[in-house]
This record gives sequence, C-alpha cells and structure tokens, in this order.
Amino acid sequence: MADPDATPTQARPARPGVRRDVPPELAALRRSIDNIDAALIHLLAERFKATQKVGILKAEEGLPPADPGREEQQIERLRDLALDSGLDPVFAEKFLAFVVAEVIRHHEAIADATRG
Ligand SMILES: C=C(O[C@@H]1C=C(C(=O)O)C=C[C@H]1O)C(=O)O
Repeated sequence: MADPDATPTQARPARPGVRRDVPPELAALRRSIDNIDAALIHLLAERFKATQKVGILKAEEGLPPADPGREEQQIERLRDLALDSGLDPVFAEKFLAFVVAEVIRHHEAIADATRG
C-alpha cells in the first residue's frame, strides 16, 4: 500500500506552490480526518439503506414521502445533541435538512414507481 507520508522523492512531483513535506502532526491529523470521513460515508450509506426501506413501506401504505412532524422531532433532538457535543446546532440542522431533502426525493421516486 502507498505510504501516505511518502517523501517527495517517492511521491508524484508536487504542483507548484504545493508543499509535500507536511509536518508529522498535520499528517497524523489528516489520517484521522480521513478515517472520520470514511466512517461518515459508511454511516450515511447505512442510513440511506434504512430510509430506502421506509420509502418502500410508505409507498405500500399510501403514506406521503415527507413527515414534517417527525422531522421537527429530529431537529430538536439533533440540536440538543449538537449543543451537548460542542457542534454548531445551526450546522447540525442544515446537515439534517440536506440529508432529509435527498431522502424525500428518493421516497417520491419510489412512490412514483409504485403507482406505475
Ligand atoms: C425516513 C422518513 O422519511 C422522511 C425522511 C426523514 C429522514 O431522513 O430522517 C424523516 C422524515 C421524513 O420526512 C420517515 O418518515 O421516517
């Protein structure tokens, strides 16, 4: 496997103005960030697997794709969790809204396909 901290002689030539010899602490933090990003992608994939199943259930039951009441509860809960953990609650709410908008788009597509 490629060494992420490869010295400039082992790595591709750096683009002009791009430093290759990053300080070890920065390299370590970036490895941690990469691990966290990977976890986020896996978590999102699992969330979308669950919401796809919800979309199918809703289409079968004739329920609407969006549930604003449920979303209100989630916003309140996530804002509290964000505050407790030192994350900006406005960002947490925006992030949830971004994800939920995509889920609703999927649910609308599932409902359309189910109606035929
Ligand atoms: C997943 C659902 O469908 C929609 C998407 C939600 C979500 O992604 O969390 C929440 C509410 C609904 O607007 C649901 O009703 O539970």
